[in-house]
Amino acid sequence: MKIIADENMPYVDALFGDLGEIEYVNGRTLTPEQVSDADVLLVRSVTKVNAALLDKANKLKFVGSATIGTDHVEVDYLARRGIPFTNAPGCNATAVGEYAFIAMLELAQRSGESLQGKVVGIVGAGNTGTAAAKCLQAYGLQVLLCDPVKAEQGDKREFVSIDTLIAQADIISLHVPITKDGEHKTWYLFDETRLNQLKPNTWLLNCCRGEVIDNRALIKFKQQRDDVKLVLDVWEGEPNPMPELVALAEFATPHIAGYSLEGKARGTFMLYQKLCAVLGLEANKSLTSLLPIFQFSQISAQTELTEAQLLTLSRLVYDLRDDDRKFRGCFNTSSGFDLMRKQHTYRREYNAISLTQIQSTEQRNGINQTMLTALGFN
Ligand SMILES: NC(=O)c1ccc[n+]([C@@H]2O[C@H](COP(=O)([O-])OP(=O)(O)OC[C@H]3O[C@@H](n4cnc5c(N)ncnc54)[C@H](O)[C@@H]3O)[C@@H](O)[C@H]2O)c1
Ligand SMILES: O=C(O)[C@H](O)[C@H](O)COP(=O)(O)O
Repeated sequence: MKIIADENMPYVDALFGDLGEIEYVNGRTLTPEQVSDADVLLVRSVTKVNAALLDKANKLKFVGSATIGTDHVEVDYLARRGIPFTNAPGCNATAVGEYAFIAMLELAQRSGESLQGKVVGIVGAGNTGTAAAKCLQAYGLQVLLCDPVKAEQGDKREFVSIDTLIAQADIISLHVPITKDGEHKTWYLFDETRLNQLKPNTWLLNCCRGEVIDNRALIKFKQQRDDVKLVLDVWEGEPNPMPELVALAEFATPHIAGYSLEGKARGTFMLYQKLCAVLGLEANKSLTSLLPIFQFSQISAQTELTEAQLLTLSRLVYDLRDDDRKFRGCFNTSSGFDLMRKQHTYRREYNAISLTQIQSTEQRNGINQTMLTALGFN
């Protein structure tokens, strides 16, 4: 069996090595010829999976995308051809949630404010939005959720309209899929009009898809509104973001909000499980055995923590400042954006750290073990 896999998908050898011969490819430049004799195709978000790519792939039995988003895949085409397809919903939700939370801690420290007391609006309350809300609520913040689709589907959580969210939130974090049609389409959800409605000093984070914000309108807006702070992980025109916009963002990264080792491993593992099911095989490999040991896996804290100390702890699993610095140095070079993504193999999730021995001898109203466990630490 011939398995074609994106070279940036980790753990493919360990999980798929027994199932067939693996050929690694550059997902962004994949051609119809390269996939013409494939039995299995494993992609990431940079590969357009459509008739143009697959019409000659007559042996194809399975397509998997180790992503939550499916905007790069023509699922109707695969269904018409009877080719089983799976994506990996939820695989990187914790990573995106923690990215958003850590970015907020970083912004708070950089602007000399406390994150405590802020109201955070989450647009899109699916896997990643809910994961972000979980961290924020664990930290005691008020969270407003906007998700008209979930509301219509009968989700029992409390939702607000996008207008209410914009009017009330100090921080807005975007977690919607990119959709171009329908009542709730998200293409340019934040256009010039919406941007102009942002409250003074709003922090705006985009960890979903670049085109959810009109990037040109955002440049114009931000040039007049220095009070607004931006954290941008996704961009219109990837892998070539607009340099003016990178310069205007407080933190800028190359679409790696979901790139914890745990998130990547979960994504590949979900495809492995699904392919085994399609082939009628037992999926007998284990996910945890894939992950390397983390050098800070055991930490003792002697007192409750301050917000600054929580940020120090968070930087052990993910130092956003490093990625921001690296990104500014490389995004404008040929392949810089993609190379940084390819080499991104160092980030962990909170649950890689076991925190022990928080001994509160006095009540300090700081960050205690209960809060840290709710945030995701072991
Ligand atoms: N930056 C990254 O590394 C990264 C990682 C994971 C996901 N993503 C992107 O983030 C998107 C969201 O991921 P997810 O796992 O949370 O997906 P999800 O499908 O679980 O959740 C998306 C939510 O958005 C809601 N929604 C749709 N249209 C909306 C609208 N107009 N207003 C408000 N809510 C709306 C949906 O009802 C759904 O609940 C993905 O589609 C993907 O494009 C990016
Ligand atoms: O949709 C997703 O799951 C994310 O955008 C994903 O993390 C993108 O990463 P890629 O597939 O491009 O490696």
